[in-house]
Amino acid sequence: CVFSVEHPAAGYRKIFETVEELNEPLPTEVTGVLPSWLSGSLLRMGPGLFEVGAEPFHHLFDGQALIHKFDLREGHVTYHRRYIRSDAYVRAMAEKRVVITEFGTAAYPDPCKNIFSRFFTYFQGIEVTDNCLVNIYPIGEDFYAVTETNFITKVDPDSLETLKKVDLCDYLSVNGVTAHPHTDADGSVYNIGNCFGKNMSLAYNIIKIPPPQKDGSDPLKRSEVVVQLPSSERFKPSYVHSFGMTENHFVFVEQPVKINLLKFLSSWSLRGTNYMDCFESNEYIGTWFHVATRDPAAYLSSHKFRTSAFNVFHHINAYEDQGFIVVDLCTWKGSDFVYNYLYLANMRAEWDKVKESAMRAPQPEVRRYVLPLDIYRVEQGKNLVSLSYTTATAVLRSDGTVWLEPEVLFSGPRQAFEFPQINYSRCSGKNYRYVYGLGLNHFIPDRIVKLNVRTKDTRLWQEEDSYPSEPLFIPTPEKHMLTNINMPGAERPSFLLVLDARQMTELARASVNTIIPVTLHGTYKPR
Ligand SMILES: CCC[C@@H](CCO)COc1cccc([C@H](O)CCN)c1
Ligand SMILES: [Fe+2]
Repeated sequence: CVFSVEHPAAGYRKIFETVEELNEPLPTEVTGVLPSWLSGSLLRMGPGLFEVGAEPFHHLFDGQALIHKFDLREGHVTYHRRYIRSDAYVRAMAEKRVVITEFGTAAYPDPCKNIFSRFFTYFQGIEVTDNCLVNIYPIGEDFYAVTETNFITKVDPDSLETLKKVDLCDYLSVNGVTAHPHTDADGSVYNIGNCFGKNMSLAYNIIKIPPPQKDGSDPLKRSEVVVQLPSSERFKPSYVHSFGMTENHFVFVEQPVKINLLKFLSSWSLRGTNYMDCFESNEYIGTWFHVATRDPAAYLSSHKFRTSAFNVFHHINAYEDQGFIVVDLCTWKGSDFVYNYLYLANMRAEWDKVKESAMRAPQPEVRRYVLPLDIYRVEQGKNLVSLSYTTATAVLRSDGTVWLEPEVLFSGPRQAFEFPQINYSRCSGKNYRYVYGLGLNHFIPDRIVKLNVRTKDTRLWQEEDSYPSEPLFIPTPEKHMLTNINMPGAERPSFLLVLDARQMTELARASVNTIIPVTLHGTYKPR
């Protein structure tokens, strides 16, 4: 199917504009047949406030966190949204300026202070942001809105009220954790985060938050670091966005986009420094794969997997088969940081500029890597992968490292298959067949794609001047549903789209008379 749809009218600009929160849920107009048994809440996070007074936010990940909820019940749908009352938001509203430095926007010292106290604010550690615009997920009975720092925010999934700011440093030695945890069948939540440690013991810590206990105690109180993975560069750990987990292993892909700790941990330079200023690309190191066993949790230091440089944000799935770990990823070729192309000015540019910018960016590709677990007693130079159904290779080299080459599952020029979602409860960590994704056309979300990872067949849902969000898969007894929010251009309101996940055909849509700004990730809470 041809992808290169054009967007000359630049309708996508509308999803990067500030909106107001709602005081109570809006009704929606449902067309088509919404199955009566589809009952629950679609919860999603994204930026909603793109400037404070005259001070604009510059990056896609700076806008103040807005939580969205589509409530589905007996064929009816309502839509609600509220700003999260994070410290970043509350203090910005109180002072009518950007108070907390965000991912790509530095806050400036309080202009009301005198020159000396302003000068010294540059020498205090920066206040880490709690702007939880990235995802929302359950930990036990509680729901948390998150970014990737050490602050996570407990929210009420019905009223969308902000309940409590939680500092993970009170429970774990991590500087932050990803917005993409894994949840086990027993309800345990696993995650990975940078640990800049005391004696600069630089590493990546994999943490486990155990399932809730009958005594109702907070699972966070019983959380622990289960295994530590070494950083390939002593003072420059990689940026980590997600990781893989199979039945018996953790998989961490260490990308060549590094955090310069001397910049990040110092009191930030005199000029207003933000998080984006602390990243740098290592052009020589390539990409390393690390594997650890889960139980007992132990790092496999002898398994040194190497391959050429790519950015990776979203793991699709990983599973074990005949002594191999199969790892499916959404990659972007090269070591140039993809987030450099996600400034709001780029996302709001007119279409020709958007295309020009994407020409220079790393190219997206869905890839399958296969990691042999048994790398002993084999001769060097021979492909160790003996799985019949993949062309991915792994070759032991004279220095003891294993060089990986992928099988490409999907590739299109500046057409990314991103924000991948699977039937998680059924397929995560297991051999699977389908993955659903958001199609980025020169970074602009303009289609939903279903990919069969075994045949590489794709099915598409696309509509003119419609800008979808990440599709979420809803496993249900009768049918497998796929729901996502579409934000078409201003001339038509936004709508929730309910697709039949088999045929990718529309079952129903619930339209609402307001624009819904871009959302990043979310979760479905069955009733
Ligand atoms: C120098 C990078 C530090 C790491 C945290 C430490 O492990 C990332 O920090 C942020 C800070 C603000 C917003 C974000 C967003 O979550 C990004 C996009 N998902 C990440
Ligand atoms: Fe993500």
